[in-house]
Amino acid sequence: MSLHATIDRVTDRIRERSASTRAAYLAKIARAAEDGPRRAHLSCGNQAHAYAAMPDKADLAGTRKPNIGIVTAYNDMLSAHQPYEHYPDLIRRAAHAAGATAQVAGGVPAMCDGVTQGRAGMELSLFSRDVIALATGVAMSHDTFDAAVYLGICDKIVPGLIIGAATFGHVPAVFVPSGPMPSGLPNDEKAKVRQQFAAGEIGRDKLMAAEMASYHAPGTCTFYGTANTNQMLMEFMGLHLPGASFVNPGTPLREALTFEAVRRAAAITALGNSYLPAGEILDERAFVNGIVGLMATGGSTNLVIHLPAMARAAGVLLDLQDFHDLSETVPLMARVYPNGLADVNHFHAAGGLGFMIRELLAAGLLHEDVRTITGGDLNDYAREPRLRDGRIDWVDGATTTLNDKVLRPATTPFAATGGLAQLDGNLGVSVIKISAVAPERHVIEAPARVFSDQEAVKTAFRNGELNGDVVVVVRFQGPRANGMPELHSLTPILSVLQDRGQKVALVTDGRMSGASGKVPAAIHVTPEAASGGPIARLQDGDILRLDVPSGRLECLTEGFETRPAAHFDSSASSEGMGRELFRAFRENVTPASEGASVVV
Ligand SMILES: O=C(O)[C@H](O)[C@@H](O)[C@H](O)[C@H](O)COP(=O)(O)O
Ligand code: SF4
Repeated sequence: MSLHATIDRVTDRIRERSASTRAAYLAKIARAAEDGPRRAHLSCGNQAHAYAAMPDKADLAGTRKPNIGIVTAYNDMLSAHQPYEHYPDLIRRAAHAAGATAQVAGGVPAMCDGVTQGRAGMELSLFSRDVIALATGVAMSHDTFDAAVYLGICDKIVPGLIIGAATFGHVPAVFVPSGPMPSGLPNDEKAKVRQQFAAGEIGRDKLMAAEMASYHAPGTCTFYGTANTNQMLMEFMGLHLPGASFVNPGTPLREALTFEAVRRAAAITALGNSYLPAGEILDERAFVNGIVGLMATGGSTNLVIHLPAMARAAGVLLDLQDFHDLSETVPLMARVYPNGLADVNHFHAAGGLGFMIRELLAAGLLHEDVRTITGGDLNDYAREPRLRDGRIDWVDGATTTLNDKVLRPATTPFAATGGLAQLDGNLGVSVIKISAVAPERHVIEAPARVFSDQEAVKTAFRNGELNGDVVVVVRFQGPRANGMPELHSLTPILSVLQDRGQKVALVTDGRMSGASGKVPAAIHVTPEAASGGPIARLQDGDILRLDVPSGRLECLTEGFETRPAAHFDSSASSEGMGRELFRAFRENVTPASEGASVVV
């Protein structure tokens, strides 16, 4: 099938916009790529230090076997990353079986946004992505690696690791997932219990029981939030093995996939005949394919911030118009919570990413001729792994959906356009995730209630002040103000108001979680209030109109622009819980629309 005209046009536009930065990037990684093994370029002293603790130092001191660096985001705080605890031993065994060696190059931090949600720690969350990129640089700077395997899944971790892997783009990279936890209490039932608690209808004991039944085992949380959107990206961009993302932890197939990922990493180093540096996979076509997957699955709005930063690390320049144009063209094919009732285990069972990639390739909505870690092109990702006698067989994935309430063909989708829309207007540019919002709520016009922090919203709700139709504005939540936290903990109370029949919307220069859903929210408003954006001039009672079909977010109250901007009291966000360490980040971060970064 020939490539859809819009996919072609957007890709050409990105290629043209990125011509000089991409050329400079490719020249940089070409200079960095020398005949391997990389460790042979180190002095004897450097090498002796690198091998001192290793049992296979003779192999390392040799010059034949590729050495694989492991960059791991293991910790016990993220259920998704806890399974990584023993991966290094498994990877070393797999490397030896593949005629290679492996060393843990370094660890990177990982924040669980579910633990910090609604708390001060969430103000470090977005910045932690760049800390992960920096830590990846520290790990890879040992320069003894002919390939790297990256162990990371959740929200900021894959984006941070990609920025790091792209920066070391001369080194082949394979991303290795750990898989989703088995399904527990359905996500919509969890959300219902939260609303009952917010409305004072049940006690904390019932809430705790529901939460523990929902998040109950090692593995990624099963809603389609940022973590699972990242997993989708890694297949659409060719950095995972096909069909690897949603295989549960602790299963024989999971272990076999990790072994195979290591075998592939050993096979694509500069020591062999199939050298495949990460920087050559991470081109404009891979990023367009990733955005297509984001739209087709109704993925997390956080990737509208992360993908520009990830791409920039590889010399590829994305802008919001690219997301908008692709969203207008790509159909919504999946309904996974918060966009529906199913979770990622149900999605995978219905045909999952292999079915989607097959369908989107057939519709000309994906670049087929891309480079991937399989050594083949994107057609490999319409196949999936089966374990037979301890070996992986790659078989054709589902050619029809096994559950059309969860997954549909590109020709008969849930919606003709993707899950995300861009809004323009006299408050600036913003993003809204429409895949989770009922169509009758795509236009909201109501008086504003203006807040400068999320706790004040919760207090106003508890005091019964949020009556009638209301647009809740929460400003001074942008990256320069307080690190751009997710305001997901407002979801239960805004949902209570909406379920009471009030017209409700949220407008913020902050973010929402990928798990946020049914209340219309115009987020990432840029310019942010702390940079003097118009949102800083809003007052209670101003009439705001959020209008998705027309792509507009407007303040309809005359003359608001001439008011003085509200004062931002930064004291609350400048210290405590480590925030004092991130002042330089707040002072130097780029706008959300450019990736909200201090490193790219
Ligand atoms: O972007 C995301 O997907 C979220 O940050 C997610 O990773 C976060 O952990 C949610 O807060 C979990 O959902 P609950 O907070 O509703 O459990
Ligand atoms: S998906 Fe979110 S809540 Fe679940 S482990 Fe990852 S960061 Fe934590």
